[in-house]
Amino acid sequence: MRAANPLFLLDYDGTLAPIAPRPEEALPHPEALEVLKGLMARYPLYVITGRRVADLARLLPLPGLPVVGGHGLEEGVVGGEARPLFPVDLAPLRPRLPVCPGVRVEDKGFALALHFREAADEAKARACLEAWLEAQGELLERLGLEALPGKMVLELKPKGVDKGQAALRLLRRHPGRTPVYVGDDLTDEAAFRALKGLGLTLKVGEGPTQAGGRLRDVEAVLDYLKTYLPGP
Ligand SMILES: O=P(O)(O)OC[C@H]1O[C@H](O[C@H]2O[C@H](CO)[C@@H](O)[C@H](O)[C@H]2O)[C@H](O)[C@@H](O)[C@@H]1O
Repeated sequence: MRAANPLFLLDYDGTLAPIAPRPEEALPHPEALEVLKGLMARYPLYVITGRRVADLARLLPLPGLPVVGGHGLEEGVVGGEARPLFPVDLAPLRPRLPVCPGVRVEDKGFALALHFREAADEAKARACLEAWLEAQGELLERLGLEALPGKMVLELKPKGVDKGQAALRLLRRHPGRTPVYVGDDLTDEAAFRALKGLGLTLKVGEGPTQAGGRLRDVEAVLDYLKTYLPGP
């Protein structure tokens, strides 16, 4: 499956970089930088990630690479400033963060990611987080926050902002282009749903999905993207 006039919308973790135990260890596939450079020179391309734009500047040091961060909460380019798109105040929540065994908090400023990949007992960590969510329900509601599940993570972020909305916003910016959205996580499902009938959507890895097609792993993502580049 190839689009004739593509607009690339690519997730980062699990798509351009294999999943790693800790967020800071998730380095891009060795071919990712070259492939992205080649695509950027020919087509519009955005990385749509749950991470901060600033994180991507470290992981994908390609000046001018457009990035939508925080599942749609901010936008920027590598080497430039990130522009927040939705106001959020997490300050009242910070003194009440969960204390659960094996849970690590990633504070992104506009969202909090509660990671439990390193928990010795996953079920216990999940139960502890669920109980905490229940206890903080009123505060989360007052702050306009919701919990978004991802791979071994629960993210607290402003309600109603998702990658589907972000993908449609970008598509409007590039009329006549066919979106090619590639992602691996639950958080990419909003984009798969939003782009139904509008372009190509590819899920990386196993699991139920609303995407139209599937790629086995990060290696297969790079092989697929290379089909849009001139041969060696
Ligand atoms: O939208 P993405 O680019 O897929 O980002 C989603 C989240 O990715 C990061 O967490 C995930 O990847 C980590 C590294 O492989 C892994 O350790 C963790 O279990 C995953 O949930 C990142 O830390 C989050 O901020 C992103 O929202």
